[in-house]
Amino acid sequence: MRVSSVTLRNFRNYKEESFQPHPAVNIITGPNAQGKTNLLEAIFYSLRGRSFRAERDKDIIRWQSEQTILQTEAELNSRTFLLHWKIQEGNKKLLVNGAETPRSELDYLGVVLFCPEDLYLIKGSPQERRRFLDYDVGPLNPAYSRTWRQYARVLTQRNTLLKEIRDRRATREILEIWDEQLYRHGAKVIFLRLQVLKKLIPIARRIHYELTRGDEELQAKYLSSLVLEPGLNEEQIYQIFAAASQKVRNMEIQRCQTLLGPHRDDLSLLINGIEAKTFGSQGQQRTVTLSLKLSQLELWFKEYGDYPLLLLDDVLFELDRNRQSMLLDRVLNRVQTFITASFTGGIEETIRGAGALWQVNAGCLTKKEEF
Ligand SMILES: Nc1ncnc2c1ncn2[C@@H]1O[C@H](COP(=O)(O)OP(=O)(O)OP(=O)(O)O)[C@@H](O)[C@H]1O
Repeated sequence: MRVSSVTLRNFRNYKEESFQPHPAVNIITGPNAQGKTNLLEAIFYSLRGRSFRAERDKDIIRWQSEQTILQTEAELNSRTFLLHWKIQEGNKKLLVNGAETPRSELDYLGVVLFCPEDLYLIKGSPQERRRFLDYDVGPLNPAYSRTWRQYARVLTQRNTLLKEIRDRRATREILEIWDEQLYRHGAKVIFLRLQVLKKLIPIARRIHYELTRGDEELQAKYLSSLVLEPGLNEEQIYQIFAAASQKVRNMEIQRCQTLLGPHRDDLSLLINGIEAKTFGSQGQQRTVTLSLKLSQLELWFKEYGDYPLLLLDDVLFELDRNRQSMLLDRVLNRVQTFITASFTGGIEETIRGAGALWQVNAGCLTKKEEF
């Protein structure tokens, strides 16, 4: 996939800006706080319907403005999609080629983001790794996002009901209706995560081995709140979930919380058999993250026959020279890539013939060079 045009109106510090990215590598440079990350955020928002850093849509609307307009032209398998977003506080609307479309239907437009916060994927709380499972890994199966949303909805309603039962405003019988849905959607979420990880992790292992020139072996283990043997099918996970849930029922009512299920699961990442979270150096953790991100690109290509977009926000120059060039080798002429950096470190030389250099100053973008 590639993006051929982006227009921003009242997005963060951009009043009105339009640009036609290079189909290969786009380096976006400029001093601090000028709008480099904002530009990546706008591209990501167009394709995902959410920001990767703002909690609320309100934050992306330019100060003193009523609404943001984002218009992006994306090309996928010789088809052109014109995505038009109108974003107001508490209200947003998407038109795809002129027809109103729910944002959940954008999952086929692939985008992989690597930003400094991604390091928390390794060293942060289990919640960070679940975000990775839900937003990065899951969508590599077309059924995942819908199932996960259904599970999240049931979970919220069930937790409310647990509180009502504890406060004697509802009876335990009503819980059974929600339980059946919780186990069904929950088992599917776990099953799909395991299915995707089974394909993704071998690719990440190979990439990690190459990036570290054979020094490090990467392993990943899915840590479930349920006791799961390898190779279970969805129905078997359902049965295990149902049986385990019965046993913690009283405690769940006491705490008003659903204690078991995919919302409690985690992913353990190991380098040469040792936990990367606790023992990995900053550089090792960054390389693990890079291996995972690059494996997403490869698996997306395998599953859908096309590479997603790659957004690298302030991370390229945190990698050593060797990893920088291995990364660029992998994406050049295959993956449309957007790189933000306050200095370019001479990488124009490496990507000569396959990119453009853009300069951002106070929300204005100019093309400096095409090479
Ligand atoms: N809603 C908004 N309206 C107007 N300006 C905003 C809004 N949100 C953020 N900004 C401004 O955008 C600028 C930050 O932009 P951005 O994060 O893209 O910087 P950057 O160029 O990536 O900087 P760095 O190199 O430090 O990472 C800040 O000056 C901030 O005040």
